[in-house]
Amino acid sequence: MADYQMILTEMQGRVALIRLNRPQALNALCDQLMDELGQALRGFDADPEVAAIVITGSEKAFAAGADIKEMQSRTYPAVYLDDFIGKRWEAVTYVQKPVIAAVAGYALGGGCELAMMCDMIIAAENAKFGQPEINLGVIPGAGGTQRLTRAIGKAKAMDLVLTARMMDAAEAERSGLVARIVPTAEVVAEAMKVGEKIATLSAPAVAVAKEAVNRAFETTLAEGVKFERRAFQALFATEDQKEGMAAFAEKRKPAFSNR
Ligand SMILES: CC(C)(O)CC(=O)SCCNC(=O)CCNC(=O)[C@H](O)C(C)(C)COP(=O)(O)OP(=O)(O)OC[C@H]1O[C@@H](n2cnc3c(N)ncnc32)[C@H](O)[C@@H]1OP(=O)(O)O
Repeated sequence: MADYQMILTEMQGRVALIRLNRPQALNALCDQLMDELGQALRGFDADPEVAAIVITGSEKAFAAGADIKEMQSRTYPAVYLDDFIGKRWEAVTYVQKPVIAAVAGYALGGGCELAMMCDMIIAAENAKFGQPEINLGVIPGAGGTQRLTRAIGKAKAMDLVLTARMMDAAEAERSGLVARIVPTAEVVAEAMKVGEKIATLSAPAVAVAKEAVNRAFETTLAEGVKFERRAFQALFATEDQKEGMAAFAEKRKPAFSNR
């Protein structure tokens, strides 16, 4: 176990910033880093002062994938019994608050998969996305074949997964993988700005909105629309719905209480 923190965290207003901090290995996602990330995510999710979370890496690499050197000698029984990739990696998918990936440089293999587990990807102009696991004699193991295909469609997902080709930021935006592209030096600031905007809104409405959009990936259209309608109706039980609509009618800014 390395004797330094592999993630750094800070708060800016009500937005938590998590920076992957293993630059010498291009933020390769080893067990220690993923454990620290999971712990930070659970802490921020439970903290009522936090409205949104941003995950970023360095200018050169968001993350160059799972740590190949750490996993290369693992055996089938070990990875099976440890459910390797499963529990340790999925922490971000259990977070109720919005999680934004601010991606500069390489987001490869598990790095791309981690970004795709987030709710939104903001890409720097120098970002490069790919699932090059085929070069290593394996396939993506943290949702890459599934989330990438849902995000960019079968044709491009097959192209990336079968050939290990990388996609630049412009292609990733055209393909629907990323929400916005910004100059590389501004990617974290832009993601923090998105988080700050979210922090001004009603926390229950934000959480329900995130859940409803994510439901689109898990269910049929009919079930998803029914879920959305019930969730929409349920928000009429919040004080924030009364405040938001009163503020509109009275031509003033809403003051949400998150209740
Ligand atoms: C999660 C799963 C299940 O889906 C599995 C995976 O994620 S498997 C990993 C998929 N990712 C890759 O295959 C990418 C591997 N990295 C590269 O191809 C290159 O490093 C690069 C193209 C991203 C950058 O190349 P370059 O600029 O030439 O830098 P390097 O000298 O190659 O790297 C610097 C330093 O970082 C170490 N490194 C990079 N990636 C990893 C990694 N995934 N695991 C472990 N270590 C990594 C690299 O070995 C270098 O360290 P030193 O050898 O110099 O100590």
